[in-house]
Amino acid sequence: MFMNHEKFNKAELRRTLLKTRQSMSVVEWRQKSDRISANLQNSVLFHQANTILCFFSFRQEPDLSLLFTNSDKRWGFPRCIGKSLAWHFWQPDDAINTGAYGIPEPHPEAPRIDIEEIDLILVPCVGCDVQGYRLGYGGGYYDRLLSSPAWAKKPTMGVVFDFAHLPQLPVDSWDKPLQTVITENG
Ligand SMILES: Nc1nc2c(c(=O)[nH]1)N(C=O)[C@@H](CNc1ccc(C(=O)N[C@@H](CCC(=O)O)C(=O)O)cc1)CN2
Ligand SMILES: Nc1ncnc2c1ncn2[C@@H]1O[C@H](COP(=O)(O)OP(=O)(O)OP(=O)(O)O)[C@@H](O)[C@H]1O
Repeated sequence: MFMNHEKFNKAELRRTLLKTRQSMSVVEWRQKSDRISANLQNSVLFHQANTILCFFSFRQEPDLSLLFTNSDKRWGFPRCIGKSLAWHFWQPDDAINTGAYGIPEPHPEAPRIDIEEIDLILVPCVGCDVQGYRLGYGGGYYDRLLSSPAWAKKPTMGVVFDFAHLPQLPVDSWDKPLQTVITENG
């Protein structure tokens, strides 16, 4: 039987990386998340950005919520609609719903974001390599989003803990590298 070794590798790596991430203590997760937030705040891309797309931490992803109170920025978060993502403005006092996969998301009626407004996309990663190739949960949401020409021009930054910042990941034909990667170490 034909076997896609690439896919097999991705699935196995995903499992291993998720297990390692979930095994972090809450204290370690908090400290590393806060160091990522600090590094982000010191980055040129962050400084230059007005509207930033981000994510609500899920399955012990880096939690950047310290930054969301920065009212100099406008923050956008995704809702999963079928196979695509819809982006809405959100600020700290706004409602948070539970969406597909149990991921927190903005209210469906929260104002939508126009693509022209977006200055920076912070991309959640299960793993990321030094070239910027990304491993996600396997839904292909960001692959599809970033494959359209208007989105492909936007600055992207993968957000990942250092243990999951790897020398190399398996790459599929549709994978496009992220422009930069940020970890607790820089
Ligand atoms: N915080 C956060 N929000 C996000 C993402 C993310 O990575 N992080 N996404 C980034 O895309 C989207 C959600 N993508 C997801 C895709 C798949 C699964 C999931 O649970 N998949 C199944 C297996 C699927 C398969 O392998 O076919 C699973 O893991 O059990 C969860 C979220 C949108 N919102
Ligand atoms: N540009 C694209 N157009 C259509 N389908 C795509 C595209 N990119 C990816 N896909 C589909 O999405 C599926 C998942 O891709 P992949 O395993 O790379 O997801 P991922 O990056 O890990 O997931 P996610 O972005 O949800 O975190 C692939 O099997 C592929 O069929």
